[in-house]
Amino acid sequence: MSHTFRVDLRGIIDLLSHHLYSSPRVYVRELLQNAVDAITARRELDPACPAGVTITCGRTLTITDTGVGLTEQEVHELLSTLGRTSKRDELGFARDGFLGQFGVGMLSCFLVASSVTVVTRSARGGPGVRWEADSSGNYTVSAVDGDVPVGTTVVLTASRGNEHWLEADVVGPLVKDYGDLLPAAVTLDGAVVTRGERPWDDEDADLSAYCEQVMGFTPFEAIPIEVEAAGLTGVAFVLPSGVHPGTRQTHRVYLKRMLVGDNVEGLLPDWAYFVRCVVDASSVRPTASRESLYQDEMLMAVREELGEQIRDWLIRLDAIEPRRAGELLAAHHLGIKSLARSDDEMLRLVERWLPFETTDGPVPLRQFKRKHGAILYIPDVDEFHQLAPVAAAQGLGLVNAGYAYDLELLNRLGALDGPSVARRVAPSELLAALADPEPDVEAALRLRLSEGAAALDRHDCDAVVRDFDPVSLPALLITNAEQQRKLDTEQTAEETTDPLWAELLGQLTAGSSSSRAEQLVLNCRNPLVQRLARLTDPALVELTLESLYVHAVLQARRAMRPKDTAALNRSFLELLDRAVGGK
Ligand SMILES: Nc1ncnc2c1ncn2[C@@H]1O[C@H](COP(=O)(O)OP(=O)(O)OP(=O)(O)O)[C@@H](O)[C@H]1O
Repeated sequence: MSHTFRVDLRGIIDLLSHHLYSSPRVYVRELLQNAVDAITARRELDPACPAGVTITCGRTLTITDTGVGLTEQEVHELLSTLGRTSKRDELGFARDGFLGQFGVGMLSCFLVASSVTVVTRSARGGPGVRWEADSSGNYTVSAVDGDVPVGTTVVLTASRGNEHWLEADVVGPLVKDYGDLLPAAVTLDGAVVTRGERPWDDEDADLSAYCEQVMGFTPFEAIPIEVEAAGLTGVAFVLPSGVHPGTRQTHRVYLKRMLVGDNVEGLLPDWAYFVRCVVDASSVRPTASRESLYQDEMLMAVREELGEQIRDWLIRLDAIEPRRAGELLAAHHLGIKSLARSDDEMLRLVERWLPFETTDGPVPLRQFKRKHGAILYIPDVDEFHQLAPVAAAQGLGLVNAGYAYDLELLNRLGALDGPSVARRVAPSELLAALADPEPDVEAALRLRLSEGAAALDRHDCDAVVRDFDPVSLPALLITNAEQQRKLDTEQTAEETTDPLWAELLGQLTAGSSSSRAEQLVLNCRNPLVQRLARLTDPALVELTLESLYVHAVLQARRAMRPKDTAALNRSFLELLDRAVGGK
């Protein structure tokens, strides 16, 4: 014996309201959608038919359309059967030009209404029909006496506690939001509230003002965008000032001119976090709630294509209005830097316009290169800040490559233009920029250095004597990155128990010079260092050298290792002890 499923309408309404839709307000969208679809269907029969949707609010909400209407049989078949729709073809595919497709939209009326009445007359002929339904799933159908115009009127009576959803001050903004671009004029309580066309279709439209209206900011630029495969057109609005790259990048998306949402994500590549789009598409897929988009292949293709279009615009802007391109880069440098990591044209733009922190202050790399011949950089912010004043005083130009993406960009520049154009500064270059000391001071210091050698040996550090500004700085710590790497490898080789691996590491470190991982550069101009040269107590020499070393580590803001902390404690307490007359 066969049976037919029965449906508990209340259960389904509960499912929709609590698990599918984010808010009952979607009922407005579904009613508008049905009205516009009905007009589209009537146009197929009569292209010159009237196209209007009229809403009145109050204790009940009434929405009337001049659409195709329904016959009595269609009322049973389409309105009263869950999942039945006139908007799919015989094969079950969504019909082009129609917004609805699932046959459940009407149900959303019960999110706010206790009863729904439909009065309709079909454009295909027949008398007017009245359908009255309540939220428990009962409905009646009756003929309407008298003259009923072709089209449909839906009347909602609010359920208890939902009266506000039918009031004009709630419905008005919702109609404007969802239906602004719909191709039929929507009138609410006597006034047309929708614009009826996409602003970007009108060449003379003031898109800046439109952006201000719907997005709440005046854009730096409004870029027309289009992806044919997705039937997508729209505008990309560039934010006027910097936003945090982690800010959620959301867009206003319409699907067949009905709003999907103003918080839709995933339309642009991550680097374009400073752009907000308003688009209308016909072939991207909404999720079941119609409040966001499926992250499918089509959306990925759209994202890539829109990214290309924004990037091309930027390159064009640089060619036509270079100053504006500079302003834009300054405002949104992180996104553009991130793009430049894999895009050479963008890299050139960055090179030309983006100020980097340098010993000459903030200047673009190209300008820096023109002055210094090469871009010598330091890939660590703290190390740069320690060395910059010294380098600047000796006329050596350095670039801080310690911020996000900088190192990658400079490496890429080095790979494109050659290492002589952009490379990490070598310790020897830094030392070469510092003047040689007076021979007699140097000789005296050398003596002290040999007396106190143990202090620096403990830290695997060499001492060098130079003469440099600023005078107030007694010593400078230079890290030999390559040597540091070799030492790490050697240590791993010592610790490894795998002979094959140890041999391989041994080969890697073979032939390395004996120089150490760090160099302490003593400044002969500094009065403390000059007094060190005259010390006669070897224990005090050792203590002073270790103290200078720890001070230089702190100055460089290099991470403290356990033996550095131990040295800091030891030298501090010993100096204190001497200061209070212990020795
Ligand atoms: N205003 C109207 N004029 C004419 N027919 C209508 C109207 N409203 C609803 N219908 C008919 O009722 C059917 C069911 O409507 P419903 O809103 O439940 O689903 P849908 O619009 O087909 O799809 P979706 O669930 O995606 O909204 C529609 O397919 C349409 O044939």
